[in-house]
Amino acid sequence: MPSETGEGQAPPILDFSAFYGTDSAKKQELVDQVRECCLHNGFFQILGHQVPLELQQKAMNWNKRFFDLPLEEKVKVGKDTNTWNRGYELLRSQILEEGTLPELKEGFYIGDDLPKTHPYFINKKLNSGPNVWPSASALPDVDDFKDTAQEYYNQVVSLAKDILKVLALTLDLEETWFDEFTEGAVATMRLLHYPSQPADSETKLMRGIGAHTDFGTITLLLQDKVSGLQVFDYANDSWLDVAPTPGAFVVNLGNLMMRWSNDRYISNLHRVINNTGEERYSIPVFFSGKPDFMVECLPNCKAEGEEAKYAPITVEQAVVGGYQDSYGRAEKHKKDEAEKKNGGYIAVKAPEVAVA
Ligand SMILES: O=C(O)CCC(=O)C(=O)O
Ligand SMILES: [Fe+2]
Repeated sequence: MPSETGEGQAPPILDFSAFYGTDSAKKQELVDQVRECCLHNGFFQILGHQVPLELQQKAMNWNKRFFDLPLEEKVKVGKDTNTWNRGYELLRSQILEEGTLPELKEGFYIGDDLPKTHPYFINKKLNSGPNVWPSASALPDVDDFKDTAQEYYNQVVSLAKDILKVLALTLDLEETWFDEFTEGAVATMRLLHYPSQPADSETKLMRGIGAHTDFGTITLLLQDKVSGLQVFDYANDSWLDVAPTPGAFVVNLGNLMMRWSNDRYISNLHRVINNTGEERYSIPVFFSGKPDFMVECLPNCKAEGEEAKYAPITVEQAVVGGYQDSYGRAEKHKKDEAEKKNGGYIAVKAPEVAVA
């Protein structure tokens, strides 16, 4: 284990520029570092990628500006106005960690802007359809919001594909191994706003986002300047802070990659608690993959004679299954709340599906 990933350390910051360079020793070093992280806790951070800092900052500014809109404007583009996972999600809509309070975050979901004539939309493929945007009367420069968000989305999805090339190399596969899976891939981005948590007696049960693992293949997260993200460290039974680093993406593997690698690679627990006294903003992009792609134990992920732990499954089935688990938990909470005579807080409408 390199020193940066030693016990009790937050995810190391790797220099991804080696992937684009011509120095094969440096590229191999990057591949080895990424492999180490995948085996350890599935988390690393990268600098030296090709997404311009200015675009990251513009996207983050739009994140703030969107959530600054009056609530009545945000609910006009509510996530409940469509079935393909686009638009605004109210504060306290999700519970990803059993037994905690509804989460103190609001979100806005954006994806590939597919027209209603697209086969993915027609066939109701995973989270596929047109984006929704506030009206020009609510936000006169909404076109800049659209352009910025879509450009940012495209660039991060392209970076995710490059990271998958490195992941292929970590498994001694051809760099192009994931190409078929990444072509026509579905990815979802969400703008997130975490108000600062009030310092009251319930804070120990309050979460910006409860402890969870992500459902998809890989997640690329941009943090603003305010901390709050923590990764669970099983070795020390403690939470590690992921301090925001300007320009860096936090990359983590999701449950689909863990399953695909026969549990060789880790999809790790993480959460957000924002008790900084400041508003926190972040932008995760969840890369799922081509919905119909069949995920079946990757080469080099089981020893000779070892059985694959999981049956083949499509990307869509795997990701939707993840939602359903969270949905069940939120439903249970809603039921428990309804049964509670003197609940200490107001029961909330459970989300349609919980996305992480
Ligand atoms: O906002 C963050 O820092 C983390 C968000 C996250 O884990 C998620 O949306 O799945
Ligand atoms: Fe997450």
